[in-house]
Amino acid sequence: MVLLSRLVLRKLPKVSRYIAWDLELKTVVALSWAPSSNLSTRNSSCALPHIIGGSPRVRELSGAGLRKYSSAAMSMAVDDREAVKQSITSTVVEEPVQKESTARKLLTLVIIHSDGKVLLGLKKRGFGKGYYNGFGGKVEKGETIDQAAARELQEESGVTATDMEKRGILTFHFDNDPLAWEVHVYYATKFLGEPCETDEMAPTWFSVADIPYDVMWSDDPLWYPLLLAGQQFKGDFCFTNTTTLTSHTIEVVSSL
Ligand SMILES: Nc1[nH]c(=O)nc2c1ncn2[C@H]1C[C@H](O)[C@@H](COP(=O)(O)OP(=O)(O)OP(=O)(O)O)O1
Repeated sequence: MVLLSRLVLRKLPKVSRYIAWDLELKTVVALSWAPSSNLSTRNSSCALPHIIGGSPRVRELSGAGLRKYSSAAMSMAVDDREAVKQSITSTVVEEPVQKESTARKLLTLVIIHSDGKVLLGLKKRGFGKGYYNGFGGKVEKGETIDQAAARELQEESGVTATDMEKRGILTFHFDNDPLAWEVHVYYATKFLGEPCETDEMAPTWFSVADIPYDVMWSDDPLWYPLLLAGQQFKGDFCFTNTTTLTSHTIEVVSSL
């Protein structure tokens, strides 16, 4: 059984059929995927299911509303092979949300916006090499997401933000990684220290009109304008060949 923040999912013995207890909608949902959507393949986290049973509210779901089921099914196919042997008749129990971290990776991203300019770093090595991006990385064991954001910013740029606040949560699905990446996006306007080049990043200031979207992740033009306009947002992005954006959803939210 896989537990995401709002979803408990159990695979039926029959291939490509799942039963979910949706903690958000508080109802049971029965799902199936089209024969071509093989959930054991790398790219399948973006395949949307068909609702084959559930309340009227569930039957109205489409697009982003269905994507959470795809992600959960993909996570289960990889992480919880034993569960697929169990039958639907087992009791589904709500478990603590902390279990979510086993189904996805947690990362941070900090963007500093000061005096009409945005501080971005050219990634010199590792994932996203050659792209300009905010500063961030993986949340380490024993630290909170806020602490990880502050640490990564300091390590990669040499500065400490003093008014950092979370503005977005982005979920990325890469075809070469069975786990979704949950990236917590922070925004700051004040900081201590001077940006300096590190082994990993070369910081540069860009005016908002000159943000170099052509050498950035292709999801960035879709949400940077929301960030810079002071909005909070959630997004979901699917990539193939690591960097080609194939589908996405994004929404402005009132709280994260
Ligand atoms: N599609 C995407 N768009 C974007 O704007 N930022 C992305 C992104 N996919 C990943 N990121 C960010 C999240 C995170 O800040 C960074 C990736 O983190 P890293 O792999 O550099 O992590 P670490 O610094 O922990 O790595 P190591 O130093 O190799 O341990 O790229």
